[in-house]
Amino acid sequence: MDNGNVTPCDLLIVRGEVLTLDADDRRIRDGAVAVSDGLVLDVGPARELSARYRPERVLDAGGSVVLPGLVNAHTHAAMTLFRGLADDLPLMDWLHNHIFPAEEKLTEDWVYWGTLLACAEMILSGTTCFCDMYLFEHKVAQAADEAGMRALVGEVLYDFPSPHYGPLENGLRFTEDLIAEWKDNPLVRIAVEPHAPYTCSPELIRTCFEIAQRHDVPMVIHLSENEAEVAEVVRRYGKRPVAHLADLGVLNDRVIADHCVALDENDMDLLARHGVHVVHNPESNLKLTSGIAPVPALLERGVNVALGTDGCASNNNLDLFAEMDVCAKIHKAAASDPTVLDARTVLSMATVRGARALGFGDVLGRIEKGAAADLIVVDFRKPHLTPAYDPVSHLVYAAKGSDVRHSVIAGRVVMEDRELLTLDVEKICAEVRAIARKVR
Ligand SMILES: CSC[C@H]1O[C@@H](n2cnc3c(O)ncnc32)[C@H](O)[C@@H]1O
Ligand SMILES: [Zn+2]
Repeated sequence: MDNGNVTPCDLLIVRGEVLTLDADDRRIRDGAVAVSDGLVLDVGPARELSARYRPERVLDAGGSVVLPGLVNAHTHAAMTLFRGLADDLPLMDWLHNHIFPAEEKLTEDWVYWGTLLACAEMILSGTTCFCDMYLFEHKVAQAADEAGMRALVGEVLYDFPSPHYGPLENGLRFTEDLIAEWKDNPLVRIAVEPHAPYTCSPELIRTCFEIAQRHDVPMVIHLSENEAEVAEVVRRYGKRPVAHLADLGVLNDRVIADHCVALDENDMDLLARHGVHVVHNPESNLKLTSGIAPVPALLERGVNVALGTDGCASNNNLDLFAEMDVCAKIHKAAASDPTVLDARTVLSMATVRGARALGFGDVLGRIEKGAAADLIVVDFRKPHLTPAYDPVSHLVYAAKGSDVRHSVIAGRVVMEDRELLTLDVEKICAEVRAIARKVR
């Protein structure tokens, strides 16, 4: 407190309707959030906080809703480069005959520009934190850091030589070097990321898990994405993919399993028993006709299910608002039950559950004193958001990414009135267009 009982702060977001999404789940009309040193200092009625704090900067949120930033818990950011390159194909055809050949040309420069483009698209649509798996991940880490985004990133590891690091031993060494290099970064963290049980030997998956345990970092893996994967893993190992990993001893609460579409009852029990986090990617699963993940059954068992877009080549965007809408609706249709996956549950998948999966659960996903100041402001002064009885309903069923007005990550304003403050979007688009000419 200074002399006049007024406390200085870095930022005050005022006049918005604040959804705290914390244990109290408060909805503060004409609310405010005070931010200092990257953290939420206070949240409450705007009149009280305006009297209590002297901010260096004010963000107006009039007519808007303030909520925790969205978490894209599974993507391949640089695949923005391949958006629309190969559509309307099943997973294995898409991957082996179109995406893998295009990726043979990948360079670190391409990954850098493709990831910057993804960061621009994510910030513009309300995502403040993402989990990435791809190649040349040092450039993904660099791009996320430059964009001012929070991220968990990791180099993809598989049995065959990679277009980035060549033989696998180099990839394992590269991952450990990345972990050391980014250890003290406040925004970017590193994970160990074996691609999938059908591209990684049991020895490789065990080695990845051992590295993740030793460095106390997450392990990310594609798991049971479709029935073809299950059949292949059963053919090779005599077990379904989840049971295969359980028998390898590599399932626990540091594991983030992407997709988990083709699951039986035993698979779901195993995921729940071992505390594995599941990331659901409904749009990608629909587009590649992988199927519909049994999300309601996983949630019933207490599994933490987060939401992701997957890469842009199988979605084809990074807009989590669109993903929430599809997520809420497909499960109602699949269950013939409109009460399944209500809007609040789906919003939690895109916020606090995503944060928990990525290991940021202690600081992200809610607006309360001491939480990280990762916040978005969504403009409700739009015809398609009028009237607004319930903001959570609109966020899931009516809002679009383009309704996001401001974005703050770790207390830094990265977008104000839809202007990106950390990225030169014209230059990024020009660079990506030039790369696309070579992809073709
Ligand atoms: C993800 S980096 C490694 C490798 O995986 C490919 N990939 C992209 N999307 C998927 C998916 O949905 N399932 C499996 N593999 C995928 C990507 O193109 C990279 O080559
Ligand atoms: Zn994926």
